[in-house]
Amino acid sequence: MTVIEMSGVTKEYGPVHALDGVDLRVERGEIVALLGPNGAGKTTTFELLLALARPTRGRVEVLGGPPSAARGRVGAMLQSAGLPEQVTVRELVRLIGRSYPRAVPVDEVLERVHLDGRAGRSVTTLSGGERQRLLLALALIGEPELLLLDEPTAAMDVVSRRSFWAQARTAVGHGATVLFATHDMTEAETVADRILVIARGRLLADGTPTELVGDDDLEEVFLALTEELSTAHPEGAVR
Ligand SMILES: Nc1ncnc2c1ncn2[C@@H]1O[C@H](COP(=O)(O)OP(=O)(O)OP(=O)(O)O)[C@@H](O)[C@H]1O
Repeated sequence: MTVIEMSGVTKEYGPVHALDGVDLRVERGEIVALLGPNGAGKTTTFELLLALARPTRGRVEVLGGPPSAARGRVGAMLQSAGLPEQVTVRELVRLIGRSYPRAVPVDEVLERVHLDGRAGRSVTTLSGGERQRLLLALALIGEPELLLLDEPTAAMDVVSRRSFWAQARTAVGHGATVLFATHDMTEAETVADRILVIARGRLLADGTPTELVGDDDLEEVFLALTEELSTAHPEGAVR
């Protein structure tokens, strides 16, 4: 089953083409990395998939229909996510869980992200990595069929990063599909079944880590692809 389908998608903000004719598909159960430099269009892709923005042109489908109809079946961690103060971890997870028809029990979701020992703590006292795991718990609480993670491990050390992906994999074991954005080549290569390289709003490559890298190094492949685009289109995504 196709979980994400984008065809001919362009998103313009005035003269800026945040996305420029993007075609992509993600199938059920895949873990897909979206790799791209700053301003490539990664966050814009998530915003379109979450119905937080509409494409200027083209078609976006999530779980077989318009993104707005899929909202309750999608869990997300966005870079812009803020957390309220004055609440405990347990209170916040319980509160968000109430908006889903089939929420995972609070203690179970906290255990899944290894925050069971922090349930009674105020969210303001969490470390950067714990905060990210709390955001993952909030993304998982509705037992989503699709997880959209925008640079979810940006603030994490190696140990937290590994444990984070172990949790995300458990979620996939429950049937979910994952699309995540990252700047980290090693993370893309080790975590993802498939890597999409995006720059200046265009999809430059789509393949398994082995298909993309071969005997080369992913960083070299990535730099070659993005430099090729800069040479071909020095004006960038601004028209
Ligand atoms: N609301 C907006 N108004 C105007 N321009 C925007 C808006 N949102 C995004 N853009 C522009 O669209 C382009 C793509 O931005 P986007 O945030 O999708 O990139 P990104 O790949 O997520 O970057 P980063 O890795 O830095 O987070 C950038 O040039 C950005 O400045």
